[in-house]
Amino acid sequence: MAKVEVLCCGQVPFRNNPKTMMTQPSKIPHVLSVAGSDSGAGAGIQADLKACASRHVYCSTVITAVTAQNTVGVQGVHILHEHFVAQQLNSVLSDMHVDVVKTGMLPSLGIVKVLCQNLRKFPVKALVVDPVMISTSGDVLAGSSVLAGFREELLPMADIVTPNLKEASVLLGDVPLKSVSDMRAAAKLIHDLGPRNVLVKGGDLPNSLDAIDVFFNGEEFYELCSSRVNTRNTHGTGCTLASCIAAELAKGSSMLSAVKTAKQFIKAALDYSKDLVIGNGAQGPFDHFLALKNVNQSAYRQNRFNPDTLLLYAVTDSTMNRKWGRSIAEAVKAAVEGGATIVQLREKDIETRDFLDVAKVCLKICRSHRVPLLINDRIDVTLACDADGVHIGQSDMPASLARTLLGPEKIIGVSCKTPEQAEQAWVDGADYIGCGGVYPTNTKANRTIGLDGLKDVCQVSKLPVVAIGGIGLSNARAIMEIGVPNLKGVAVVSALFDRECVLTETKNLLAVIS
Ligand SMILES: Cc1ncc(COP(=O)(O)OP(=O)(O)O)c(N)n1
Ligand SMILES: Cc1ncsc1CCOP(=O)(O)O
Repeated sequence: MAKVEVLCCGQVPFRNNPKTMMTQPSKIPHVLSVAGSDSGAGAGIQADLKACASRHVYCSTVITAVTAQNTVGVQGVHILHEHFVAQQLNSVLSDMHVDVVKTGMLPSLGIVKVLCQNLRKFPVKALVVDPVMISTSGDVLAGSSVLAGFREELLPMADIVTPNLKEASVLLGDVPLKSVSDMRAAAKLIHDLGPRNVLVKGGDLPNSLDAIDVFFNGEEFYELCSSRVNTRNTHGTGCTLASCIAAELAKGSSMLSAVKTAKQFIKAALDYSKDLVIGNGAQGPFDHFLALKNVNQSAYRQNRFNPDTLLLYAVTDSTMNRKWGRSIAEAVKAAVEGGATIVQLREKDIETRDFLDVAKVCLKICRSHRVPLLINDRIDVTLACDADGVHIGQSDMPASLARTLLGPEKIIGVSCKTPEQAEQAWVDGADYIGCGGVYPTNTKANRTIGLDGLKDVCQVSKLPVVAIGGIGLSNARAIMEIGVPNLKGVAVVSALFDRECVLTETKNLLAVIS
């Protein structure tokens, strides 16, 4: 198929426009959503806000109706007066620089008309029309009088219109749409009504394993396929898709690439959210930020980091475990069963893919014992497997940057030898300090600081401290008894993993320090 690049309204994208960049260096892409409120927050204005936020685009809102709605259906609709909709439009458009307007529920002809008037008065880069007429639960959200307004005024102004099968059928006077070739014919007929581009969404197409959408730009057809996600959580996909297209256009994408990105985003969000349970009805919302599931899976992480978990910190070493003929996962399992209170995967000679696979397995083991699992050095692996946190050293990524990348929930530990480094770790947003090497060790070439150095760091540190380096059964108690309250435990490698029985060694060490 021939490649098309349609720039919305024929303008140069902001990203590539030096003039815009020079005069408005901090301008952020802006979508105005003109739509109804969904109290269940799966669709409508709420979905639009979340979609734009997750695409890093600012979203202002003009509310056309307030619906009482949940996962069961629509229990009530309160349509706002067109004058008040006009007032909201004027407030936003007269003050803010809006790049793209996206429309959703437009429940009266009067509202369609005031919208078109304002779009003529305040031209924008692109208009995305999601012709919301029937909710996913089957409730009618815009009557037949609105249809005339769509056909005669709004669609001719639109850069893209995104009907699903039912909406496309209604727009064309109830023609049946049962196949991809029907969708192509519908896209062409809707294009004849005036919009520059048409996306007919085939999510409801019967007997289709894939979700096939037909995109038509007036010249060429594109069939955009993605595998169907088997989930009840599809409420709000139409609003989200249209908002996502609007967001990408606001950033400067071409129409086709905005549509493709939006479709990929929906697929990823549906995949991610397929097992979410929100509400008791037939159709649930999905998670635009791809974050809720992790909160559910690791309920204990909802509490902030607990420094007491530093008591017996097991730090892995695959060379040692290989020597004793066991896998990293077997070693971790034995350590947590023996009573390790926190685990760090410290794997220096492993391919990224293998590291990720091992981390996932170890995460399951640790989660089943409610023991946090941290990754040594690798922010990417931490994020990719959603581990509980990372441990970094003085020559790794700065802790402040790690915090920015990992967000507020992940645990960050930083290696420190001096009070100054400890102070900096606190400023940078670390959760604990790994202090050492306290004693000489064969595990790592490392300058030792002794008990005095450990005390110096603990005394100034505002963060909890775990001691590391040359610690084992013979000296662990002495370390725990140095008499500084923020020394919370010992971190050990060889004392657990360079031994025949990890479980027994862990139990014995725990008994000594508890
Ligand atoms: C708990 C804990 N403390 C210190 C270290 C050492 O980390 P780092 O300085 O990054 O050195 P490497 O572990 O990367 O060799 C640690 N891993 N854990
Ligand atoms: C990673 C690290 N950082 C300072 S010392 C050390 C190694 C600790 O290993 P061991 O517990 O075997 O002495």
